Formats: sequence, C-alpha cells, structure tokens
Amino acid sequence: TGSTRPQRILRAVQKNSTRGSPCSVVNAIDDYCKHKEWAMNVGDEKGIIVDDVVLELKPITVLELGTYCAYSTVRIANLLPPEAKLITLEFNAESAAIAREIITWAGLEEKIQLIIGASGDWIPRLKEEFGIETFDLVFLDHWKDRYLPDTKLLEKCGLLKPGAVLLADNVICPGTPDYLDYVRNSPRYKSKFYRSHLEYTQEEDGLEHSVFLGMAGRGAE
Ligand SMILES: CCNc1ncnc2c1ncn2[C@@H]1O[C@H](/C=C/CNC(=O)c2cc(-c3ccc(F)cc3)cc(O)c2O)[C@@H](O)[C@H]1O
Ligand SMILES: [Mg+2]
Repeated sequence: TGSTRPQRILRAVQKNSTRGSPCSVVNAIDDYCKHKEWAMNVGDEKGIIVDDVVLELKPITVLELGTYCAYSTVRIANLLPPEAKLITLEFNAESAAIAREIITWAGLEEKIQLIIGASGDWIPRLKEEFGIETFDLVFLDHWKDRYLPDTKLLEKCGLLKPGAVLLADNVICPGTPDYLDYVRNSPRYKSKFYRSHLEYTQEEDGLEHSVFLGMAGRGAE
C-alpha cells in the first residue's frame, strides 16, 4: 500500500527542514506543494496575510478548526507571544498523527494543543476541559459547510469576546457562501475581505477577517 499525501508531506519536512525551526518547516511544505504535489495548506501567499493578522492582533488564545498537516498551525504558533496557546481540532486520526509529528519536529509542542475530534463535539467542551475563557483568534479552515454552524456554536458557548477575530480561509475557492453572508450582514461582526489566490495556484481566493462585536443589538433576537 502506497503512502498518503500527509505522509509524503511529513517526509518532505524531515528531509528538507531543520528540527526546531518553524520557518524552515513552513518553507519545506510550501516547496513540496509548489513543485511536487499540491495540498490544501493555506500556503505562502495567503500565509503572509495570516502572519500580518497574527502580528497585529497578538492573540493569547487561538483556536484552529481543521489541522490537516499543521502547516497553518506551525505558521501561526511561531508568531505568537511566549505565553500564548493554540488549540487545533482535527477529526481524522491519520492527519492528526502526521500533524503531531510536524508540530513536534518544529519544536512547538509546548504552544500547541492538538485535539483529535470533531469541532461540533469539542467546541462545547473547551471551557470546561481546557479552562478556556474566550478565544482572541479563530482560524477556520475545515469543511467549508461547517464554518457557519461552528461560528454560531462558538457564539452560543460564549467563546468569543468583543474584539475577537474570525479569520476564514477559502471564502472564494472552494467558497463558503452561507458563512460570508452571515458575517457580512450580521450586526455581530465587522467583516472585511482580503483578496488573494488559492494556495500554489493563480485561482482567485481570499480570507475573510471578521471582528466579533458582541451579542447585543438587532442580532440579539
Ligand atoms: C465535521 C466538521 N468538523 C471538523 N472538526 C475537525 N476537523 C475537521 C472537521 N471538518 C474537517 N476537518 C479536518 O480538516 C481538514 C479539512 C479541510 C477542508 N479544506 C478544504 O476542503 C480545502 C479545499 C481546497 C481546495 C480548493 C480547490 C480545489 F480544486 C480543491 C481543494 C483548498 C483549501 O485551502 C481547503 O482548506 C481535514 O484534515 C479534515 O479531517
Ligand atoms: Mg484552506
């Protein structure tokens, strides 16, 4: 039986990056996915936008939905302040196993808590089981039809405080129309679109940056 794409990505990381160097891990994955085999990492072009958002916001608690091979996990965690923590949810055990190896190789296991499970099951448990008050930043990059239900679940569970940022990948390609409609029209969010391209291609894509304003106002019904 052949290898899986995540296994090939891990091998590329171990071959072409330096242990303990998150930057070299990110570069190794980008090189592999640019020249050998496309994969659904946020990538280097959109990645620069993610970097800018993280450096500007200086989040202390971060949630990522959809770890996959931990490309964005490593990219974001590398830029966090020393005391910050990132929780990432991944429900595919094979992907999670590869992600854990890549996180450890990058030397970021202290900053990152990888949970194997579905966002819908785990979001309601994060306060209780991980002592989370609220998230400063949520990076959405899992199944595209789950962005909206999981955003509403985060609201319901009181995991967002005014000023919290939702940063959503792929709002153009593959697209997340119901999520975009919600964050752009709800009084609970101030939303803006960062135009870019689908990772490693010339296709149109972009990130939606939405600041949570609180549950008050018309949306309180
Ligand atoms: C059930 C929902 N809850 C979830 N909870 C935890 N983990 C979840 C969940 N959903 C999905 N996942 C995991 O996130 C990952 C899924 C990500 C989905 N991403 C995409 O489909 C995606 C797809 C493309 C894309 C774009 C153009 C194409 F032609 C082909 C693909 C580009 C991207 O940047 C993408 O992010 C997997 O590892 C999956 O196991
Ligand atoms: Mg994506």
